[in-house]
Amino acid sequence: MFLVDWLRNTLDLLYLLWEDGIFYLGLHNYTVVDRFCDVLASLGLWQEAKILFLGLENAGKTSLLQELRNEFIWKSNARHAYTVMLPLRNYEYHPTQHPTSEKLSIGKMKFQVFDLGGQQIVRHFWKLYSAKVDAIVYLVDAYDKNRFAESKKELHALLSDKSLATVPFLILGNKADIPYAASEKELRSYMGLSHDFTTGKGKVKLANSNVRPIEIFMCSADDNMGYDEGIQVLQSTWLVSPPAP
Ligand SMILES: Nc1nc2c(ncn2[C@@H]2O[C@H](COP(=O)(O)OP(=O)(O)OP(=O)(O)O)[C@@H](O)[C@H]2O)c(=O)[nH]1
Ligand SMILES: [Mg+2]
Repeated sequence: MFLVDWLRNTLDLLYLLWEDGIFYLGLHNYTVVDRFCDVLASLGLWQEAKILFLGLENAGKTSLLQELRNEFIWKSNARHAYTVMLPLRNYEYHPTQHPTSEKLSIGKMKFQVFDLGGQQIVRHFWKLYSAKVDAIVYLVDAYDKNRFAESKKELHALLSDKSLATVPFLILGNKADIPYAASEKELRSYMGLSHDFTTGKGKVKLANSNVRPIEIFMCSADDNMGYDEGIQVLQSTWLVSPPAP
């Protein structure tokens, strides 16, 4: 019986996925999704949160969402830990031309995510979709230093938008896997996000305060890493209990 369970569980861990002309051989775990949810939970977002994924083109929004989606699809059956995604062919960059949205749910948490595309020509969608938004995940390509100024300009325009004044921001320095990508310290400096500007990675209690959470983490959608630092702290200090059903 033990052997049967062990075999079933092990087979559950492996999957082969064909998407956008790419074969993925996957070994699942809960890390990225769980951490993502932890971050969102730490921002006080529990039910049907509307989340925009924004940032310049090529920052990795669609890649990160794909990573999350794959795990969500799978997770309905899964009981295990550790994810390794092995794309059998490199993912080619296809700019997002039209806004896409989908509902993802996990445990008690449901959210609707919007991938709006980052090319100049589609950035007007950002404003159109920002009504009643619960959080913004803003991605920056940490390797593309030539574009930090432009990314900073767009980010600060969003941060100073009065209609988004209370909306939490999760800023992700993506592509941290590439050698010579900016470190968190460099990114903070380039993006004008001093420690005073962000909200302390859990060291400052924000629950029931009127302070809008703004946090920055380094991550890699490709390597399935990031979010680690500070998450535990965030959870223990920021966590807002989900409303009673
Ligand atoms: N090395 C590395 N490459 C990445 C990472 N995330 C995304 N990429 C690559 O960056 C390119 C752009 O990724 P996308 O996810 O399409 O970028 P996007 O932000 O959706 O771009 P737009 O749709 O134009 O706004 C692709 O070639 C990805 O494979 C990462 O974490 N590390
Ligand atoms: Mg895209």
